[in-house]
Amino acid sequence: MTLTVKEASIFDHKGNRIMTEDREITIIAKMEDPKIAILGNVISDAECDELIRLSKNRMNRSKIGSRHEVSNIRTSSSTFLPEDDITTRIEKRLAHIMNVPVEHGEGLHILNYKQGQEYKAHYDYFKSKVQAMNNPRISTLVLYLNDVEEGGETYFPNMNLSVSPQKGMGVYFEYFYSDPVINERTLHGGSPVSIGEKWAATMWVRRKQYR
Ligand SMILES: O=C(O)CCC(=O)C(=O)O
Ligand SMILES: [Fe+2]
Repeated sequence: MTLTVKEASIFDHKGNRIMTEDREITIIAKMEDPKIAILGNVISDAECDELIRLSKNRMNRSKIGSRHEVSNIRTSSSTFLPEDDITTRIEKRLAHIMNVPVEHGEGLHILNYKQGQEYKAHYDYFKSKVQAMNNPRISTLVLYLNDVEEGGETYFPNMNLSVSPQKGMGVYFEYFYSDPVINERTLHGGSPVSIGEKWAATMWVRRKQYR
């Protein structure tokens, strides 16, 4: 008999719903190894619009890696939003969904992809041993702030999975498995937007306090 030991997950929700302090989130789909969950009703239309409005004049060409380089891997523009009422409220809600203290989150990172822009397949966890040892990233929640006419899916090439952006929905995944092969399945990207534009917000979470 083979014994399969289930690895720990921090996404600890049963049933179809997650009740947070101020909103009821729906679990639309879920898979294991790695844990990936598609979530509905994460934020309201008004919150989406407000996050976009707050970001519009702050967007800069996205960078990658610890040396913050401009690269064709990631052609979007982005910004980290400062703390205010709305970001604090949403970060608190996301921390509840992700089952981590809010101080472990890196803050709301807003992304904008114009037509043709993309984020090629990548891992969210750190490659550098030092960073990975000190305070690794363990999970991600990508929120969609608008409906994209065509393209802009979040895709997981090793899982043959692709999530279409829809305003207010999100995709959660985690990657602190002891088996590196499972972590590598979280390879993902944002496919090029073919018609329209895409607004998204990413929350990356660390193992230990970050802020
Ligand atoms: O835009 C997307 O769908 C994915 C974004 C992403 O992978 C990230 O922000 O780390
Ligand atoms: Fe990512």
